[in-house]
Formats: sequence, C-alpha cells, structure tokens
Amino acid sequence: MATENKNLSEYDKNTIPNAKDFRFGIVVSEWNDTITEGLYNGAFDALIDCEVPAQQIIRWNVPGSFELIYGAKKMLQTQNVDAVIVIGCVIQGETKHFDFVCEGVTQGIKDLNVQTDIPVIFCVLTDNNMQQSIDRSGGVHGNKGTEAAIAAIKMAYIRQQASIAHAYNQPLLTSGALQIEDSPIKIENE
Ligand SMILES: Nc1c(NC[C@H](O)[C@H](O)[C@H](O)CO)[nH]c(=O)[nH]c1=O
Ligand SMILES: CC(=O)[C@@H](O)COP(=O)(O)O
Repeated sequence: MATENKNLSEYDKNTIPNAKDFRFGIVVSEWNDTITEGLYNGAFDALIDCEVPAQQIIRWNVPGSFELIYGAKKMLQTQNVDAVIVIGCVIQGETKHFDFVCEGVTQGIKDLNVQTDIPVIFCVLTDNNMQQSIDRSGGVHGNKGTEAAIAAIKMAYIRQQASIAHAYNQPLLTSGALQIEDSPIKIENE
C-alpha cells in the first residue's frame, strides 16, 4: 500500500503496549529542518500521547541524514534507551548524490539493527520534491514521525518481551502476534 492510501498519523492505542517505562532516543538531521522539525514534533507528540514521560525522551541533532548513522551509534553506545528513532529528509537534487545518501543511510541504519540489540527506527523521508516531504510531515498524508514513534514503542516492547522469554528459557509465542498485556508474552508450545 502506498503512503497515499494511508494516513501516517493514524494509530489505535489499543494495539500499543504500555510505554511508560521505556526511554527513547531521537536523532534529528538539520538538513531540510522545516521538515525534520515537523517529523520530530509528530514523533514526540505521539510518545507523549502514549504516556512516555518527556524526561525519558533524549534528542540529539546531526548535520545531515548521512550523519544519522554515527549519531544513532553513539546514542546506542552512551545512552540508556530502549529504542532510537532517526529522523531525516532527503530530497532529490540535480545529481546522483540523493541516491548515495539514501542508500548509505538505509544500509547504515539496517546495519545498526543487525549489529546491536536496540531497535533503530527509520524515519527518513526520501522524496522527489519538497511537496512530498510536506505532505508526509504533518500534511495530507499525515506524519511519518508519528508512525515512527509507534513503531519504536512496539519494537521496544518486543525487545523487552523477548528478553523475558529468553530469561525463562522459553520460546516466544509461535503465532507472532504482539501480545498487549502487562505480563510477559504467553508462551505456547509448538
Ligand atoms: N542533500 C541532502 C543531504 N545531504 C547532506 C548529507 O546528508 C551529509 O550531511 C553530507 O554529505 C556530509 O556528510 N542531507 C539530507 O539530510 N537531506 C538532503 O536532501
Ligand atoms: C540529496 C542531496 O544531497 C541533494 O539534495 C543535493 O543536491 P544536488 O544533487 O543538486 O547537489
């Protein structure tokens, strides 16, 4: 489904785990800052709406989207967070630089998710023009920052529950469904 067929800001709080105890890092690119500020506001407001205390949200700025990789890496290494959201806006220019920045950031953030234990959520717009970015940072298509915040909560929960299941030496729920309960994920036998 393309973004044009869904609103990025819509979420059902009944499907979102308790996030009160989670800590979130948000790394924000300063390139296209009118857009990235809108994305940050969407993410921050969604976390607050899901009852994450403001003091449990850490923000760092970096120059551009390519620096999101290093910024997220240092955030993971030095801060006690349960998930990191990286926020950027890359807009096609005259040259192929767009392709290299987008590919580099995508691969770098993927690598962090593979190499570390903390989920890193990819909130980087890769648009053909400014209007597309406006539309996805609080415009007609909603706010990708909101979507990223909800994803961050859900992934922090999965990490937490997987750790609990591992501690009990039990397999995770085979259904793959996300259990929205305060207690650990129900453990089913195969
Ligand atoms: N053109 C955009 C950039 N370019 C800058 C790079 O991200 C990077 O900061 C530079 O190459 C130095 O390493 N960054 C964006 O975030 N958005 C763009 O549209
Ligand atoms: C994504 C970019 O780096 C790009 O916006 C820079 O513009 P240009 O390709 O015209 O140098």
